[in-house]
Amino acid sequence: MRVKICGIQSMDAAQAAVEAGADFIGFVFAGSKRSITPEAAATIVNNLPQSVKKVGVFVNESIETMNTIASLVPLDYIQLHGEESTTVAKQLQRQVIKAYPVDAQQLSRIKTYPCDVYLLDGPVKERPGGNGVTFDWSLFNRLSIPRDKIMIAGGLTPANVGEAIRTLRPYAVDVSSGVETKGRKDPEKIKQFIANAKRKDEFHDNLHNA
Ligand SMILES: O=C(O)c1ccccc1N[C@@H]1O[C@H](COP(=O)(O)O)[C@@H](O)[C@H]1O
Repeated sequence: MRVKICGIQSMDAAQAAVEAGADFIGFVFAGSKRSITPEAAATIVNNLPQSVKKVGVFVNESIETMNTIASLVPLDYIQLHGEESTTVAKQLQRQVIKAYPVDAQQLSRIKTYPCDVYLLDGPVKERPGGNGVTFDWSLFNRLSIPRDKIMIAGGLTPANVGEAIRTLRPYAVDVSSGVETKGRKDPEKIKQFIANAKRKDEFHDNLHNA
């Protein structure tokens, strides 16, 4: 199972995630208590292995700004967490993760999009993302997007990530607030989250041996 740890703001948090086995590290370049400057993100990225994919999170940002920051940091993926059109996605110079809030009333908004990964997040609250709110997992089966490209987010924690994986069988899982203590990334929670997500349990063994 691939894991993304999002909202990284310090070298310590990035290193804790990498040492615990994170596959993706996310930086928020949008109005948020977790936002980071492109320069600070670049300093962190400079000290990380290339094998860990770097993701920039944007909300309704201009194409030019996203491509500029992607080159500067540099980023592997651009995560679109607003209402970006397909035209925007097609002009980005990186792989694209498109985030959708999963809401029973607006399921039809989640449709085929020119992206490499679909990120299913909790419903929008006061912020477009990073609210620590799970979506109704039972809605998952009503979606007609490619299963092998789905990353699950929204209110995941070390305690519920195993159940999310067994229930939804996604390509990857993503977390921000669930690995924080008092608003800061917590190395112990990061370690627990990744261990639980990657644990070879009965479900994974059965899947592997099928
Ligand atoms: O984390 C933020 O502050 C944020 C701000 C703007 C857009 C997205 C943001 N975070 C993303 O939200 C999801 C879920 O986070 P959580 O685990 O429920 O806290 C995750 O993809 C973050 O990348």
